[in-house]
Amino acid sequence: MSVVRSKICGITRLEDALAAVAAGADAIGLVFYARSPRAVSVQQAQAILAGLPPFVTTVGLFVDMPQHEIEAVLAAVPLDLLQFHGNERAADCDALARPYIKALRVRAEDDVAALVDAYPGARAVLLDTYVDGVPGGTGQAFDWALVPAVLSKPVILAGGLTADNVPAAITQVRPYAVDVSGGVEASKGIKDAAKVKDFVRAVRAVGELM
Ligand SMILES: O=C(O)c1ccccc1N[C@@H]1O[C@H](COP(=O)(O)O)[C@@H](O)[C@H]1O
Repeated sequence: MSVVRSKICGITRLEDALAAVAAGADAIGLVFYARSPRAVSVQQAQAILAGLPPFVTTVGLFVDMPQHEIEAVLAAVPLDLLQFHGNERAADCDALARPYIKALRVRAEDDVAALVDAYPGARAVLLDTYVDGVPGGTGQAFDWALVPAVLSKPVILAGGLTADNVPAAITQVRPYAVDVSGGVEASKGIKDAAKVKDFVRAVRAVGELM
């Protein structure tokens, strides 16, 4: 048996966060990227965190946000982990002196191992789909065969995952965790509690077989 963790990203409402927790998710993600349809304000984020039970990891997603703006968010919202989803270099990520995940968008021509090695300070890397001009949340899967079997950081697999395809994704990639946003939504920014439940259940079920 192998435990694969789940993160439900793009939460905008406390009720969706609680549905994710009830389903057994390990982490929730809040998007601090104004151009995303899942963006939350500081006030929304505070309300969500205030209503959460303990032992749920809260992750803040940022896309090329200046350091002082991230610091302002962190002063108001006690996030556990940062997720850098833009073109941040390692020095930019390290400058916050907080635990972080670096998202990397995978293309066939990339040396994925070298991309991962460029972020020695990251707690994990999140591998997502490359779509030109879109930093993430595309709802599209990538070719999981592009993920090397051995990488220097724990892998969080993302990109177009759903309850239907996540068993195959986990079986092929054997990630530390999986991350989903669009695949468990009723509409942009609004989660479907049944889809969230099915997703987490599917992740657990395949983990029990490994
Ligand atoms: O969700 C967004 O709108 C978003 C915007 C900018 C960067 C990343 C974003 N989301 C992250 O993208 C991946 C995959 O999402 P999906 O499951 O394919 O919809 C995931 O980590 C989201 O958190």
